[in-house]
Amino acid sequence: MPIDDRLLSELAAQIDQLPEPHIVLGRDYRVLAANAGYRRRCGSGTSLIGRHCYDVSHRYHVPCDLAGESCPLAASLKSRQRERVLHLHHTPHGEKYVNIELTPVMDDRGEIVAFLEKMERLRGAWDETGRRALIGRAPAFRRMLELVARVAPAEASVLLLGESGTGKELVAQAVHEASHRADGPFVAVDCSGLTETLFESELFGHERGAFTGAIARKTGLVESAAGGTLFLDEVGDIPLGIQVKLLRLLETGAYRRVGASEPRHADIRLISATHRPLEAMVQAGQFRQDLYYRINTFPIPMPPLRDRLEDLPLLSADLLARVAPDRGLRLTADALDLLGHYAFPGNVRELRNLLERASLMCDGTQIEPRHFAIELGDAARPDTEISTDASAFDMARLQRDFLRRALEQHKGNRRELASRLGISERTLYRRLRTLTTD
Ligand SMILES: Nc1ncnc2c1ncn2[C@@H]1O[C@H](COP(=O)(O)OP(=O)(O)OP(=O)(O)O)[C@@H](O)[C@H]1O
Repeated sequence: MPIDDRLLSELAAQIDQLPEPHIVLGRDYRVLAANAGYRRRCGSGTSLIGRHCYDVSHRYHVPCDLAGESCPLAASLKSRQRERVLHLHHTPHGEKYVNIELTPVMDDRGEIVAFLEKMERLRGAWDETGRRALIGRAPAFRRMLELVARVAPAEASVLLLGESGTGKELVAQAVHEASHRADGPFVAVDCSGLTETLFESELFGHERGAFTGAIARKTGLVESAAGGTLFLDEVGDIPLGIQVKLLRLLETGAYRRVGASEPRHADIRLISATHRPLEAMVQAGQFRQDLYYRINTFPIPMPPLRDRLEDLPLLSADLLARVAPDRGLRLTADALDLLGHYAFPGNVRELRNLLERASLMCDGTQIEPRHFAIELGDAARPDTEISTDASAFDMARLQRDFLRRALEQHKGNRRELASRLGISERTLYRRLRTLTTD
């Protein structure tokens, strides 16, 4: 059933009043009207009217659901209600993640005759061209982003669950930047490795004279995060004694500085992250059940890199440009293939370190398998055969050459060198000894 002209011109007039990009879409995926905001975002000079939405936004020749994307139009036709998805769109400014919201328009008889589509750009770390961009387009990564886009504008507590190096802090920042608190502070706290007393005074602050050595009043991180977002990384490591104080803060907004009698108030949104099995810790009595429920309102699983290896080309290009900004480094097809056979237990952080080391090994602009041989030689997945010629190299010799070169280039002390190479000081000394016996 096509839409009648009167209703269409009413809808067109309605979207013209709106600042955000909007279109009216027919049931056949054709654009029937576009407002100025939409034309600015997607126009690129040519007319949009009569074109298919999937062609305008994605350059596809078939609807999104036939091209591996979720299609809100198909979903809305079926559910007869508003549907929202996260899409990666082509725009005159490059590819951008956008929130698409589709509302069905019914005629007098309740037939869906058209859809109003609203396009919303995601702010901050979502911007693919931004410096701290979240890079990725693999299905597992997009499922995660979709959850992030849904929860960001709400006030719900978010729990990011994933291995080390999967980008939990980056995602926490993205939630903050896409939230109503974006203009407020984002305060990240590493909850591991602090004693209960120290942690309490870091988190809640202390009064002068609260304990030996407290020579001045100290503002806590909770106070610094007021009006914004508090990110608790490794939340599973919070001492039990502090857990109850944190719960009180989350439930009533009240907390006490160490040594103070008066309670203070802070309005914060909480994002927590952990790589530990919190549920099992609750069973074992190591984590309070009430706090677990409170922080786990909206859990988001973070995909490990090995589940989104199709993102390696994009991620590597971005990371290489960051670790060696002026060198124009590229991975050869063989080098990418080699990385594609690796399990990345340290996820994106490990990929970054690997690329940084390879960039030191490479004198030209093309990173080849041999530039990775040292790390991947003995750590590649045991169940896969590496089909590149990396295994044909003399690993021991390469390792020694690598170390010599790193020593020549490094100006700091041995501890810094070990940390730069991602190995322990003991391993560094052991390897240095092999240099002298060479
Ligand atoms: N999707 C991504 N796009 C670009 N860079 C990423 C992405 N994910 C992670 N990184 C980079 O990988 C590194 C590790 O990320 P981050 O510190 O956010 O991980 P994490 O999960 O918080 O780690 P940990 O649990 O060890 O604290 C950072 O340098 C970050 O910029």
